[in-house]
Amino acid sequence: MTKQQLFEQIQKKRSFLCVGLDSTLDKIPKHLLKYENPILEFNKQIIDATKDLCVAYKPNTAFYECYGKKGWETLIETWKYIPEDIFSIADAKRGDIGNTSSMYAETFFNQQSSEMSFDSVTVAPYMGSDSVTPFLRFANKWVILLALTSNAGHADFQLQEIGGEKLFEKVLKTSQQWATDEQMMYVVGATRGAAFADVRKLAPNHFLLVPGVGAQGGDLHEVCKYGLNAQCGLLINSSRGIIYAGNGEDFAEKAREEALKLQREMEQILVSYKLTTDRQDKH
Ligand SMILES: O=C(O)c1cc(=O)[nH]c(=O)n1[C@@H]1O[C@H](COP(=O)(O)O)[C@@H](O)[C@H]1O
Repeated sequence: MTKQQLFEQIQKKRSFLCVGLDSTLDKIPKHLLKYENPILEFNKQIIDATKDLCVAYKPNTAFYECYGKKGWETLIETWKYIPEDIFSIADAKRGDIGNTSSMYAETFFNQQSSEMSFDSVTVAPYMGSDSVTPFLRFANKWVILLALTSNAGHADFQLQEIGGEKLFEKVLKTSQQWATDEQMMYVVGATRGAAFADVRKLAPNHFLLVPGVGAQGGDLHEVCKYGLNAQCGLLINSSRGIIYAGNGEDFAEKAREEALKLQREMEQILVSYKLTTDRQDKH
């Protein structure tokens, strides 16, 4: 999916919501445990209930890898179930020496060998250019590079100054020599608030993947105030806040309600920033 196509989806759906599929056996509703593959059933029902309200899905691979062979199969089947016009993110946070990164890229992008072809993968920048560029060899695929993360430990390295600039600023600057904003996005945590202004000084046109709304307490309006750009430029992720909104037979409806709350807020924001037109037929 191109940047323009992603923006068109945002305008069409009046949403820049990404639903995180961080599904685990101990958190999904008990009545699903009778299914042959409970997590796949859960994911399918969540996708069915939210697909008109979001523009991206982000399974975090940790939640699948932990179940071994069956987990990997669930990841593949979940990817297959994500509608083609919805941006898919393999949240794997990979990055290694070049030949190993190439194999990671094959894993998430080459459907012929791995049975999956996500639109994007999250990558850690720490090992530098040759750990990231192998992911960029695939046409129409995206690298989502960690810049300023949502967790408390972000300060340990990302805020440290080297030669007068913070490490995350260096990541934003240097990585722009590897790829354009048509192939690279950055992760910036929703909990970083006003720091979005600093990010936008260095990366005004890039899309930012923004996790941390919902369970981690990030503020959507604060993020938008500093982070929106002319093509929206934000994918706001919520995982637990949506998928575990309910725990009974009606879990998918509850998930939809939470997604709808966010979509409505996003619609208002898009209209007020003139990124889409107002309309009469509200949900
Ligand atoms: O790359 C990510 O998606 C990510 C980066 C970050 O800085 N913080 C962060 O929470 N994430 C991921 O985003 C999701 C957040 O989940 P919730 O807190 O349940 O909404 C998890 O899959 C995290 O691994």
